[in-house]
Amino acid sequence: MARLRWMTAGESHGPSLTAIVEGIPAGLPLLSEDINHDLARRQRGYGRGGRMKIETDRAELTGGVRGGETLGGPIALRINNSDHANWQGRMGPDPFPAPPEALTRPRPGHADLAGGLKYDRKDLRDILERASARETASRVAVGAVCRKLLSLLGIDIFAHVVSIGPITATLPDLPLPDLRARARASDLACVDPAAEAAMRTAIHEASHAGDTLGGVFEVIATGLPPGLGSHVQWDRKLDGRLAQALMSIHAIKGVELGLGFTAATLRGSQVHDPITYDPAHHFDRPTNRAGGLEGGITNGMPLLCRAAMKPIATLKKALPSVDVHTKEPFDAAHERSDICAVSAASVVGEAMVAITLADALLEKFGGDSLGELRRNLETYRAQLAAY
Ligand SMILES: Cc1cc2nc3c(=O)[nH]c(=O)nc-3n(C[C@H](O)[C@H](O)[C@H](O)COP(=O)(O)O)c2cc1C
Ligand SMILES: C=C(O[C@@H]1CC(C(=O)O)=C[C@@H](OP(=O)(O)O)[C@H]1O)C(=O)O
Repeated sequence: MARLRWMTAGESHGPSLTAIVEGIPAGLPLLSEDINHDLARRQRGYGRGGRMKIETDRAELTGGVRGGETLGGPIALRINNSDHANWQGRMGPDPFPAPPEALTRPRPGHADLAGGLKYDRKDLRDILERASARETASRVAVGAVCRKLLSLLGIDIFAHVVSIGPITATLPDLPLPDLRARARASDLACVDPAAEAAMRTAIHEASHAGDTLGGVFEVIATGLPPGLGSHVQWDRKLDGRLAQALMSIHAIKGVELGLGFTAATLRGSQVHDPITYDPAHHFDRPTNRAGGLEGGITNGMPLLCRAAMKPIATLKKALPSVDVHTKEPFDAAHERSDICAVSAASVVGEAMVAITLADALLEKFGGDSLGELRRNLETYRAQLAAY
């Protein structure tokens, strides 16, 4: 049973984005700065389009927080769309003074045509406004609240970009804090400087060719107790919940946990993690090929999730498409667009993992206040130590 409920609303060029999250215990210290830091990281990345120069995303907490601490009720927040000022007469809830020009040329790979058919909208802007990944700013804000809760319980999450197009980074053998510092210092959230340089070149070349690029990012979570999620019912399995959370991010087309697809190419002895025991470290694993999950339950090892993002759908050198009004072939409409947004998506991935883990943690340990949650977790840790 999900303990955390959350929802977002708002269009890409509407006045603002809104998010509500319910289930965060009372007494969590929370400032809008805790959220703004992650919002700024989501805006970074070589290959992003002109929109990111217009926006400076900041969260305004409008409910559920008093004097810098959560109250236990729903937390509401708002993020302004600065670009809305440039869309007067074309966006917003009130009737328009004059009908705006309809967008009738669907872009292959975006939600335009599928959404237009489903919702019976002839101006495809009615679809793309909500389909836009602008919505991921709200997710990152909700994720930042969850991340704050998790961090106070010793759980840490970070993401890095593994590949852009054909360029793959090598993960240096460094402790996690050093990897995080490298990812944070990199404009592409990449921990391998040589690969990052090649990624920039690949993005630059794709842009010049009127094309776009995707890639893969990895999210790592440490400090998780064993026992989050459950094997007993399909919708309680944490692997399934993480996959859904990551797959729901715009343009994500594949999710791997641990070895993922590679596991299918190897023998069992090369895939499964031996179990060891010593009184000091208790149960341990010399390897973590399962990525911290067995049976849909965390096993105490770091969680390793990867997500594959397809190339951006809006191409300068547009693919063939058909005008939904005239039914004539047209080159798909090109508006301003990102060329590559994998590093931004990696920040969204962190948020989705944080939300899923906070939900699983609250489900297991409950608690209406941070103190109660903490006590419940400590009691459980004592139970594990005595096992
Ligand atoms: C951070 C981020 C930025 C994105 N920027 C763009 C963009 O500028 N142009 C575009 O066509 N698609 C962009 N996308 C992808 C589209 O939102 C996505 O392809 C579209 O909503 C259709 O959904 P689907 O690809 O999951 O089927 C972006 C995705 C993410 C995660
Ligand atoms: C606005 C954001 O991303 C947008 C996602 C997006 C899409 O089609 O998904 C299209 C672009 O929007 P615009 O047409 O306004 O340039 C991106 O900029 C954002 O990430 O905050």
